[in-house]
Amino acid sequence: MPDERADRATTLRDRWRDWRNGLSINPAFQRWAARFPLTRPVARRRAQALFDLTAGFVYSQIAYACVTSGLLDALAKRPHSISDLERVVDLDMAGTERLVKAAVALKLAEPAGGDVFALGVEGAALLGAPGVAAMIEHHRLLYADLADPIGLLRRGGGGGALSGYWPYAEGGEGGTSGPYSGLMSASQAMVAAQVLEAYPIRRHQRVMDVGGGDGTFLRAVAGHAPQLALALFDLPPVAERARARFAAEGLALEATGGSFFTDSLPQGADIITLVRILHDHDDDKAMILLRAIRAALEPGRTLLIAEPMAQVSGCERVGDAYFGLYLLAMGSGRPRSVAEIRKMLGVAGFTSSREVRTPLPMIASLIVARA
Ligand SMILES: CC(C)=CCC/C(C)=C/CC/C(C)=C/C=C/C(C)=C/C=C/C=C(C)/C=C/C=C(C)/C=C/C=C(C)/C=C/CC(C)(C)O
Ligand SMILES: C[S@@+](CC[C@H](N)C(=O)[O-])C[C@H]1O[C@@H](n2cnc3c(N)ncnc32)[C@H](O)[C@@H]1O
Repeated sequence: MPDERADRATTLRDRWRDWRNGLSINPAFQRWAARFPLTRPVARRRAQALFDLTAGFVYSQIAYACVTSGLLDALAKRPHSISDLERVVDLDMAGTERLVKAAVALKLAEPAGGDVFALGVEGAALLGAPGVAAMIEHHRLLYADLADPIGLLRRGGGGGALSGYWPYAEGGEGGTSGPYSGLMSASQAMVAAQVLEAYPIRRHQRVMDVGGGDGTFLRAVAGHAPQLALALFDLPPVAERARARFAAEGLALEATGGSFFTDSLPQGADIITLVRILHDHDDDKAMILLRAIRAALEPGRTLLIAEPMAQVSGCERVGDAYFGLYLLAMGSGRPRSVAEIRKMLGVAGFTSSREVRTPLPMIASLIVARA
């Protein structure tokens, strides 16, 4: 009986999709819907959405130009005239005007009377969201790799500019960790805010952040729950950077250098955090990592996974579109759904797991598991 109902639902869904697509693909219907008053708003919305999909790269490059030329930083200080802005962005008047008009169209800037321009609402949000400007800057590597998306998909990813930026992604543990650690640190505040608002980390005694980078997440934890003992595990040069940074600031940190694929993780934490780590790795390696964490936790202790996940309602583009292609270009990993990660946790020996809702799942979703 349930099978029959499922079949009927599938048939109805198929018929609805065929009908909807049959209309959408028909130029005569498109023209009619744009004229007819009741369908006009839908037609305009759909046309604009499709235009944005078509033009997304252009918008991103305008944002890139606004960030890297210093335009947004200058407007954040005060409104400027075009002739002031020529000096800031180092372009002639025609180039400056064209850039400023594009920025206005995207609400990164806005007119403030005469030839004076101020920061726009999107420009303010961009500057207020930590690390977004740095993300925009490093996208030049991603876009270089995505110049031939089919070629990238065909060769299985990696081997380009982005994989050089993330040397661990293709098996290397050498390479330069400074630039990626800086980017991760710059964008960490948004992620830490999701974790600390959603999960009461105060109830723990000792937290170990695995793949903790230069310790920016742990500094946020320390600000939120100063009584917690802090430990960090990362590749040796990265762990060393965290150790030096905490020592310089007089903060206590037990930093261990090693690889979570080949070394066992230090014991003793009652919560291990894995922030923007699991999605970096292909399934076989992700399972090795989860098993290593399970081995480092006593029964009943906690693992907290925080990263942008796939198939999150309202954020589907962030998961399978953005991070799907980003991680392909990087050369390893994939975004996973909550259900997929929970299944992997069960296989790795965790006794239970649950999703914890965060304020902005496009930045990070959260899964809490018990060893
Ligand atoms: C009264 C009136 C009229 C107005 C009042 C004003 C008002 C209410 C304004 C609203 C202001 C507001 C609350 C704005 C909020 C804006 C926010 C929260 C914006 C957040 C934006 C976040 C963005 C764009 C995040 C982008 C993140 C990216 C691109 C992350 C990339 C991450 C990567 C590449 C990670 C790599 C790590 C790896 C390798 C995958 O492990
Ligand atoms: C995407 S970054 C995330 C850093 C930090 N958790 C954050 O959210 O800002 C991934 C981190 O994993 C570390 N990592 C990569 N491979 C590793 C390995 N085999 N063993 C230990 N750490 C590793 C990197 O050095 C880097 O700090």
